[in-house]
Amino acid sequence: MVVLSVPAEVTVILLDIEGTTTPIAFVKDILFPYVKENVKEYLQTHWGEEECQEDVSLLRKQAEEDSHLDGAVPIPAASGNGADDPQWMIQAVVDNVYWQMSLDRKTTALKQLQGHMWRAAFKAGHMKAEFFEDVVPAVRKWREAGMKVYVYSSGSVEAQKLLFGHSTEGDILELVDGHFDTKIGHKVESESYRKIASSIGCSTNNILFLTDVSREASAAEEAGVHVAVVVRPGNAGLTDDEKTHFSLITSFSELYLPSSA
Ligand SMILES: CSCCC(=O)C(=O)COP(=O)(O)O
Ligand SMILES: [Mg+2]
Repeated sequence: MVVLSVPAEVTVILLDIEGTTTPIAFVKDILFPYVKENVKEYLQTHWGEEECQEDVSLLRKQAEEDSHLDGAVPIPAASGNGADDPQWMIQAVVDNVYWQMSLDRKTTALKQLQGHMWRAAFKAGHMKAEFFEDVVPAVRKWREAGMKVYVYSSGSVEAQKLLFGHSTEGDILELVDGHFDTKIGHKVESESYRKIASSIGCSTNNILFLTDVSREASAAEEAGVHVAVVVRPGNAGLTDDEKTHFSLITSFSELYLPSSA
């Protein structure tokens, strides 16, 4: 078995979700289709609720920022006099969500709505999050060795907690010391990793970030974070340069913590 030694200065392990702890297929074949199939009905049912209107406002703001992009779908502003046809407005939001999802965009607005939609499905027991079998045993071992374990995903913090709280391994939320999402910044921007370190109260070189996406790994590395790229079944391939440049692991069990020897 390949073994990757974790540098002694590392005290925090920061985990990506999709393609790292969890199969991409779970996200692409279960989570995302659930949103596409149910978004219209969800908006029709919850339209009058404050949370839903906040989600729509955020999506509208994002749509304004996206207006210069090819194929962008606008969400008209509400007139405020109650004369708007909700069905017309709902269809604009649905079309915008479909457009964003067709590009796998990671905007906070889209992720917030998705998280709110998944909540009902997880809480009703209709969905359970999948984790690779090496994840839970390894995380337990790291924590026993004194490591802190955080999650950084484009999925909203609320959605992350749903996944860890309703998984095929049971409720494993207690294994995570904290969560970060795109509210702290995008995963391909190195400043996000500096902010995460400062929020945790450590230096960037105290963190080891595990991700499947080389652009995220590069951004973290630029901030001084240690990285390993996780190669899982179904993940996008890496270029030869990426394979040479990054430390690669195919299972969390390949990480060796000197402190746990
Ligand atoms: C709570 S994760 C849901 C999956 C998701 O929406 C997503 O965008 C995954 O992104 P990641 O940063 O975990 O690769
Ligand atoms: Mg990922």
